[in-house]
Amino acid sequence: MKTSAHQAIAFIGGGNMASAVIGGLLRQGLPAAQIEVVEPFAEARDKLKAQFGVAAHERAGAGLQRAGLVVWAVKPQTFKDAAAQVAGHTGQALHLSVAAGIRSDSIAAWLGTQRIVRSMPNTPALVGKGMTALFARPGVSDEDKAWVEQVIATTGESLWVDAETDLDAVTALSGSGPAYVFFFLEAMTQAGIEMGLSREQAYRLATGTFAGASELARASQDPPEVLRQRVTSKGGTTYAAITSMEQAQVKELFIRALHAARERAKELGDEFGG
Ligand SMILES: NC(=O)C1=CN([C@@H]2O[C@H](COP(=O)(O)OP(=O)(O)OC[C@H]3O[C@@H](n4cnc5c(N)ncnc54)[C@H](OP(=O)(O)O)[C@@H]3O)[C@@H](O)[C@H]2O)C=CC1
Ligand SMILES: O=C(O)[C@@H]1CCC=N1
Repeated sequence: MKTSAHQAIAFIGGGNMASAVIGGLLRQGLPAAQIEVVEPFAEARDKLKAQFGVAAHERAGAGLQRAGLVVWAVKPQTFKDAAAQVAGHTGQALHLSVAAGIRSDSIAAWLGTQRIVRSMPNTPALVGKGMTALFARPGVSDEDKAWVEQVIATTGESLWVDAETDLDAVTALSGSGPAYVFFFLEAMTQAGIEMGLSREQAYRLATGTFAGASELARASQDPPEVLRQRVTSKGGTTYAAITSMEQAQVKELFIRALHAARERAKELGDEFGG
């Protein structure tokens, strides 16, 4: 991790995603003094100071000049306004956006630089198990790309996409994805309770099953349908459950839901990227 004074890292927006990345950086040994945050919400600033010991300012100031990397972790709806406030305060920094939908053309126009990497992380970054996709605007150097990889590695895994439009699909799949998993966890836990288990028992069984099945899928050479078939004994319980889901077209509905998420990512870019 680069730690020289001119390579400090600034975060614009100090909410959920900023906290996930800041937590990862500190765990990897970046000194808190190398990080500063611009966050207008006083309660969020207090939380950042208490949790991480980083400096948090209400608005952009001269301190941002020393940041080699500026991480944009504001909502898509507020990115343009935040850019207008911050643009004049950053030096020749590399910019990393985590915002859904907002295209690098818009960011380049707002900030007057081409040195931009867009990313789509997810909240498991909070526990170092994030999955992030990255897109570099043409002209971003290999050194800058390596730096971004190093920063994101503190929160989990990453991969690069060649087409910026792919980030909308990534947003629908892995950016929003933890919410789908939590949705299934809610359903499995509720079913367990309805069938007589305690909430604690049901939740522990459900979360352990997700974690174990994901590990198994990653360790296996076989595709998920084969792994599923191995669970599905002929005439058994899994068959009864999967048949019920197939009759209700759960898979088709689920796929449709992800398409809706991707459409929304595109809309966010159109609506708030102007
Ligand atoms: N949450 C998730 O799972 C993921 C989120 N993202 C993306 O990350 C970005 C941030 O999301 P998330 O962290 O969840 O959102 P949060 O609302 O938790 O954080 C955004 C923060 O930015 C602050 N803010 C608003 N205006 C400004 C400004 N002008 N300057 C500086 N800070 C400002 C907000 O303050 P206030 O509340 O006062 O407005 C808020 O605290 C979004 O663009 C989202 O698309 C990407 C992947 C996953
Ligand atoms: O729901 C959203 O818009 C953001 C982007 C991906 C996850 N959360």
